[in-house]
Amino acid sequence: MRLSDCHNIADFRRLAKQRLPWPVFDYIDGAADDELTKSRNTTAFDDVDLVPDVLAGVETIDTSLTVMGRKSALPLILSPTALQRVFHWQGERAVARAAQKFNLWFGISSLATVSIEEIGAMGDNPKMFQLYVHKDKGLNRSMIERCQAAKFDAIALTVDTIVGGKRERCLRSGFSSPPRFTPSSLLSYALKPRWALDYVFREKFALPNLDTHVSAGTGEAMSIQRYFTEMLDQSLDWKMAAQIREEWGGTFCLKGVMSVADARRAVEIGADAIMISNHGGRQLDGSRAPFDQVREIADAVGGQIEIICDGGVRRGTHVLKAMASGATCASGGRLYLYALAAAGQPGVERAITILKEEIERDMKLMGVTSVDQLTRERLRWR
Ligand SMILES: Cc1cc2nc3c(=O)[nH]c(=O)nc-3n(C[C@H](O)[C@H](O)[C@H](O)COP(=O)(O)O)c2cc1C
Repeated sequence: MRLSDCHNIADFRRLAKQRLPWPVFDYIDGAADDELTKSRNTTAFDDVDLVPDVLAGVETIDTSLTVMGRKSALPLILSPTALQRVFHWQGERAVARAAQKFNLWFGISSLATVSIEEIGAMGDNPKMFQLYVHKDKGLNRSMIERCQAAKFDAIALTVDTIVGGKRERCLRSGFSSPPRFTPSSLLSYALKPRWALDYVFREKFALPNLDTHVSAGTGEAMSIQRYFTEMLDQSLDWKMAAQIREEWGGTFCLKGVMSVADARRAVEIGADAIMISNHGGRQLDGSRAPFDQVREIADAVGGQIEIICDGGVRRGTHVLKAMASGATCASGGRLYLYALAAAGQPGVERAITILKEEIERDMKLMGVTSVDQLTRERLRWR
């Protein structure tokens, strides 16, 4: 299978599986416990049907919109994800360049393998920094100050990762960062020589110490396992979220809100946006799908805050369904991560092109010429 054989996100997943050592693939693809939530995040879209209008004159359509004060060419955000240079040596640079090319929001993780400053200096497409809250307040402050200096457009505070989820595939396949060399993991790397050679010769084994942000702030090398168990601040509450918003002073998004009550609180503390998200099913298994929660949250706070439906998106129709339900736009991680892992920047660009073409084609087939015409009258729940 090659890049030219990829015609949808599921194809990129297959190619990534073919090219990655299994511990690395399982880190991307895996989720918490029985992975029920991960699978529901996508199948939730199947419970709703689109009702098209015809004869609508769709020769020219406009897929663009304004999200969190910045223009985006598509109603799709590239959600922040950790450790991208482990998946492909081009890592965040490839995803950021692709986002720049298509003029999309790019989210960089607290656990990125490229610096805030480097991403900040790349292009003028909108960029958000995803913040985890650490016990070390100095580290939080330094990340916020670096984002201010690098002129990031928004901070997304992740609130669903108060403890790490139990990702059983990772426990079984032994994913760790930096990699631990066991007979089984060595075999998995040896069986994927292209990945292994890139990792050894291009990365020189040097990357995954969280050295870009976390260790730069603490002066201490850190494994991802230790990071989740020792560094995150479990006392994080609404008061602290409000303080972080104040400290940042710019566009502020809460990532991981799932309930109406929390969406209302997000409005109260002055957040500009929420990402309805369960972290791609990687945290609380059994959590509802983001798409299932869009309607009630939009009914409660729509118009007061922007609502991003994050997770499970694999098709253009998923984006349209999320928007017609009441979301401002959609976002996702694996939709570009499989492509990054499979083929670097050309992979990410092809994945975005496929989703862009699906969104455009499906809007035309729905008889809508702009995204604000996507309303609930266009949907029927089964
Ligand atoms: C491999 C991987 C790493 C992730 N790392 C982070 C992270 O560092 N911070 C964060 O807030 N979310 C992280 N996420 C969650 C994504 O931002 C997003 O919420 C999730 O991918 C949405 O689900 P989807 O993959 O089905 O689109 C990660 C997701 C994946 C798959």
